[in-house]
Amino acid sequence: MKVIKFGGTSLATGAQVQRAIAIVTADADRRVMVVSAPGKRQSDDVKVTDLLQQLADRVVDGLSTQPIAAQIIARYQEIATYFGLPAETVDYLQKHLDLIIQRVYPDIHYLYAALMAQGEFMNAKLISAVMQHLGLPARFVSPRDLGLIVDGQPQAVRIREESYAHIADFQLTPDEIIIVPGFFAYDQQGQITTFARGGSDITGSILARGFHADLYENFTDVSCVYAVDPKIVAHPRAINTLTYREMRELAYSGFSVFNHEAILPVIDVGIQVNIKNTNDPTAPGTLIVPDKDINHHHRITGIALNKNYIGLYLHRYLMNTEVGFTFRLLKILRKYSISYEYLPSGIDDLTIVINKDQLPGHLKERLLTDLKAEVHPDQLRWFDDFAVLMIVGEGLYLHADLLAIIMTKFSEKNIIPLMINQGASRISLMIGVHAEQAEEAVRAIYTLSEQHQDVTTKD
Ligand SMILES: Nc1ncnc2c1ncn2[C@@H]1O[C@H](COP(=O)(O)OP(=O)(O)O)[C@@H](O)[C@H]1O
Ligand SMILES: N[C@@H](CC(=O)OP(=O)(O)O)C(=O)O
Repeated sequence: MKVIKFGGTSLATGAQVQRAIAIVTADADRRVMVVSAPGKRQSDDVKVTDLLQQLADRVVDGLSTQPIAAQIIARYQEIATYFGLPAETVDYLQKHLDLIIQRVYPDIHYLYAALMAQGEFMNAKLISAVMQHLGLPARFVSPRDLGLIVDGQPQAVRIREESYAHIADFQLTPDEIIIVPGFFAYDQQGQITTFARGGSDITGSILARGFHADLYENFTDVSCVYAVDPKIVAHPRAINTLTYREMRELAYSGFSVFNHEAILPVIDVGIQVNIKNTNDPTAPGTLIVPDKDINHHHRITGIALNKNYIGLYLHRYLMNTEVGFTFRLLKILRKYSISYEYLPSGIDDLTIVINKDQLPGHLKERLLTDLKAEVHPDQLRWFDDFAVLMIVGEGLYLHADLLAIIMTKFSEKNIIPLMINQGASRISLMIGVHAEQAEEAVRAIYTLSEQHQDVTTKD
């Protein structure tokens, strides 16, 4: 059997939902359908999950929730109308959302999680109703019914190992298709909580493992994973085969097409993931696999870019000789629950690279004050325009000339490397650059990667 997940863009309108249903029913092995909340219908549209976040803001601020709640329900009504569903389906969703808004939560994080989860909950309810209306053997199944239990803070939860056995015990009746909302689960106290944004990919992966699926199909709005983000390079090379490790590095560093945490459940059991396009379902897509023969693929598999970083540069003479210096510094980050991404250091200098999502504005000043008091730096400065390029390929470590070729190109284009890290991972090379030069840098490396393919057959 196959687990099949549809992303928000694939379920944004009635016509898209119809395509998704046609894909599911075209293959009898597609028995578990994981759905996201309706996504953007066009580029300036707002995803339902983002509307729900705005709704939660209003609940927290004690403001009227009616206008945004109506906007959210209208998204479901549009799909229901497309299929000519009776009014009670959307009436039920409306009442359900009102109840969720009025409920009391243990804290603000759970409130946000419970509200943001409703995009998926209501879509799974609606799509099950649509499929039943079309005479298909579909059943809504909640993560609770499957025994999917998680630990940790909302937006950063981790699956509990016993969940896989619970899912395996779930009885799928012959021929039925179950519709499962992605993105949320329940913790041990029974509270609704969510994975990180883009987390429906994670639900799909967990279910693929729990159900011992032969394949996890992930349907989105592009026909494959490309060697670079198609917003940076028009019509880039398609990647036919990626390893788990390559996908994880690329997804973490900017390939938003698949959530980087979604690889983890399938790694241990070796289930392959097929990224495919809802609008072009016969295209083979990209296959994510445990391993590949590096002699038959491009030297550089992909180049990811993340511009969402900030660097904190710290200078102090004799820093390297002082035992426990970095420890004291990291203790301050821990105090504010900030995790850092990279920590390049020299004898008297060090830069802490932090994802901006980790650093709300009000913490910046407090961090500086604490650092000055604790480690007495000679200089302390923020770099607000820090971008990181991640160049990934299974065989990268075999090439002695890679860095030289890239740096020659950078010098021709006057692109200044701010940080280089090679060797920490055998399959990636990381280069920090100024944010305003980042896209030019990606294009330069992509052009090089196409010139220096080193392949016997293309991937
Ligand atoms: N290297 C890449 N290859 C393909 N798509 C990419 C890549 N990097 C970023 N993307 C973006 O990922 C998008 C698909 O992910 P997402 O919007 O989360 O889809 P979904 O709604 O299906 O979950 C694509 O439309 C594309 O803009
Ligand atoms: N709807 C959630 C979860 C998700 O996975 O969505 P999408 O499949 O549209 O990326 C979010 O926006 O984060």
